[in-house]
Amino acid sequence: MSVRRALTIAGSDSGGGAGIQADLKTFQELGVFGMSAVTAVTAQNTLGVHGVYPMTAKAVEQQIDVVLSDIGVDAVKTGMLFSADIIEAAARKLKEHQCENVIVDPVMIAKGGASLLQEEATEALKQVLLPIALVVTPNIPEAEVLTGMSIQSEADKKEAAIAIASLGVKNVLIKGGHDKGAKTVDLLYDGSAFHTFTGTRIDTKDTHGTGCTFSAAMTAAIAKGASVRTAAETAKQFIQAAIEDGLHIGQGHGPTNHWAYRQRGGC
Ligand SMILES: Nc1ncnc2c1ncn2[C@@H]1O[C@H](COP(=O)(O)OP(=O)(O)OP(=O)(O)O)[C@@H](O)[C@H]1O
Ligand SMILES: Cc1ncc(CO)c(N)n1
Repeated sequence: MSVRRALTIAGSDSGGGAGIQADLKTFQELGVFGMSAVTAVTAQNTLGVHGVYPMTAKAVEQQIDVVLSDIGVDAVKTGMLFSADIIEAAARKLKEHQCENVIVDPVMIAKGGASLLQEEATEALKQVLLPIALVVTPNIPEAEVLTGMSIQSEADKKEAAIAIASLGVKNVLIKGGHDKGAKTVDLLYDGSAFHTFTGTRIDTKDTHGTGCTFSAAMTAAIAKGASVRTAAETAKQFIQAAIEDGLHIGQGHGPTNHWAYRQRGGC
C-alpha cells in the first residue's frame, strides 16, 4: 500500500503539546506522512498562550496549494484558524483541490482562556468550512458557541449534534473532556444515528492538546481508509493512552504522551 498522507492546517504551539506539533506527532505515531500549513505562530508553554502571531491568508493559501498540487493528501485536518480571512482561504483551497476527507476541529479558546479564533470568524467557520467537512469535532464549549445552546446533559449533547449537522457537515463528534462525571463520553452523530465512545476520566492536570491530538488521530485513521466510526474508536484509544501515560512536563497543564498508544502495541 502506498504511504498515506495527512495535512494539518493549524497554529504552531511552541510548547509542543497542541496545534501543529500535536498533529504531526500523532500522524507519525499512526504511520501517516504528516504535512502542515501554519496559520499562526503562538508563543505558548504549559502555563498558557503568551503571544499570537497570525500568518497572512495568502501565506496559508500558498502552503496548501504547493503541498496539494505536488504531494497530494488522503485527509486534511483544520485546527486553529484564527481569522475569517484564513478560514475563507483554507475553504477555497480545499474545495479547489476537491478534498473530501476534511476533519474540522473548531478550535476557539485555549484551556487557559486565550482566544485562538476571532469572535467574528465563527460565522465563516459555520458558513464556508462546515459545509465542506466530513467531520467536525467540537468540545462542549465550542458546541455551545456553534449552536447558541447550553449543554448540560447527554440529551443536550444530542440536540446540539443535530443542530450542528444542520449546518451541512456530515458527521458531528462532540468531545466529552469537559463532562463532569467519572466517564468521558464522546458522542458521534452521523446524520442518522448516535454512537458513543466512553473512557475513564483520568484525574490529571496534564491535558494540554487533548482535543488536537484526538482529532489528529481521527484524521490519520481516516487517511488510512477507516470509517468515521472506526476512526473515532482509534482516536479514543489513542487519547486515553496518551493521557494515562502522561509525561509530566512543564509547570502548568502538561502535554499528553503521543508515544503511549504505539508503545502499548496499537498502530
Ligand atoms: N481527564 C481526562 N481523562 C480521560 N479522557 C479525557 C480527559 N480529558 C479529555 N479527555 C478526552 O480527550 C479528548 C479531547 O477532549 P476535550 O474535550 O478535552 O478536547 P478539547 O477541550 O478540545 O482539548 P484542548 O482544547 O486541550 O485541545 C476526548 O476524547 C475526551 O473525552
Ligand atoms: C496552536 C494551538 N492550537 C490549538 C490549541 C488548543 O488546544 C492550542 N492550545 N494551541
